[in-house]
Amino acid sequence: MVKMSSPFVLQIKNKPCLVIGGGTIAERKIIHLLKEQASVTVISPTLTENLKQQRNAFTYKETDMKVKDTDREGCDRLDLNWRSFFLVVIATDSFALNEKFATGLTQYVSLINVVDNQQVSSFFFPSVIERGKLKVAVTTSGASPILSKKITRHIAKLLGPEYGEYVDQLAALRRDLQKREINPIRRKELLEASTPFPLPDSQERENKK
Ligand SMILES: C[C@@]1(CC(=O)O)c2cc3[nH]c(cc4nc(cc5[nH]c(cc(n2)[C@H]1CCC(=O)O)[C@@](C)(CC(=O)O)[C@@H]5CCC(=O)O)C(CC(=O)O)=C4CCC(=O)O)c(CCC(=O)O)c3CC(=O)O
Ligand SMILES: NC(=O)C1=CN([C@@H]2O[C@H](COP(=O)(O)OP(=O)(O)OC[C@H]3O[C@@H](n4cnc5c(N)ncnc54)[C@H](O)[C@@H]3O)[C@@H](O)[C@H]2O)C=CC1
Repeated sequence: MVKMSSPFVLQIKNKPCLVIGGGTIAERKIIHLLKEQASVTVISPTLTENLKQQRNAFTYKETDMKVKDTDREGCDRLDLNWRSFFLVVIATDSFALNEKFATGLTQYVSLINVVDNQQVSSFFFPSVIERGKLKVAVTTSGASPILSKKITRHIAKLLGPEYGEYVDQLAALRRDLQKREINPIRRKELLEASTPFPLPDSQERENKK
């Protein structure tokens, strides 16, 4: 079955996010969620060294998750309410367990990422580069994460650190024009003219290559 996928930009700041598993792959997803200032809960009997060092940045339930834990809404043993989570990442090293957790939790949470099972996932993590508010995210809809990674690394070379500040300046200009009640067509013209791309700096860097 071919699954369709659509890219969206989620605002997860302060949103409760659950990660099941504390290994290498869970770590990558947890770091991404923490960077976006999500409120992260991790259920896992173990954590990577790196996660142990960041232990204060998330709520940690130091235990293994059981299949029966997903049976009821309020999970007494873990003192968690599945419905309260905005998204869940399932990242243990057992394919069978991951799938069972996903099946159990899907009635409570819509956004579920299962790191080893695209069929039961409702969202994927793209490969991302960031320059302040500017983010470039690449996905191959699950076909080739390595290609996604190579493409973002390539795009990263075209977008220097100056883009972070540039985007902030553009946001300020846009807010200013919106306040001034200029007609929308004129506003668009002004913004087009005030948004050069690529910036001279990055062009110079390209020319030197
Ligand atoms: C579907 C998806 C679901 C999801 O994880 O959200 C998924 C699934 C799987 N990945 C697997 C393997 C690898 N994944 C990576 C790397 C990344 N994987 C990421 C995302 C995604 N991976 C989503 C689709 C993204 C897209 O559409 O392109 C990135 C982009 C983002 C991130 O992880 O944050 C991140 C790069 C981050 C960066 O830019 O640095 C590497 C390479 C490496 O680690 O360097 C390998 C080894 C090579 C290989 O096997 O391809 C396996 C097999 C597991 C096994 O067999 O054991 C599955 C399972 C399956 O395919 O079903
Ligand atoms: N989506 C992706 O980007 C990628 C996914 N994978 C897949 O990710 C999976 C995990 O890989 P790693 O993180 O390297 O494994 P790992 O062995 O480093 O980590 C597994 C973690 O799950 C925890 N765990 C085990 N049973 C648990 C339970 N019942 N409840 C809660 N936590 C439990 C372990 O304590 C450990 O912290 C593998 O199945 C692999 O196929 C691998 C590469 C990339």
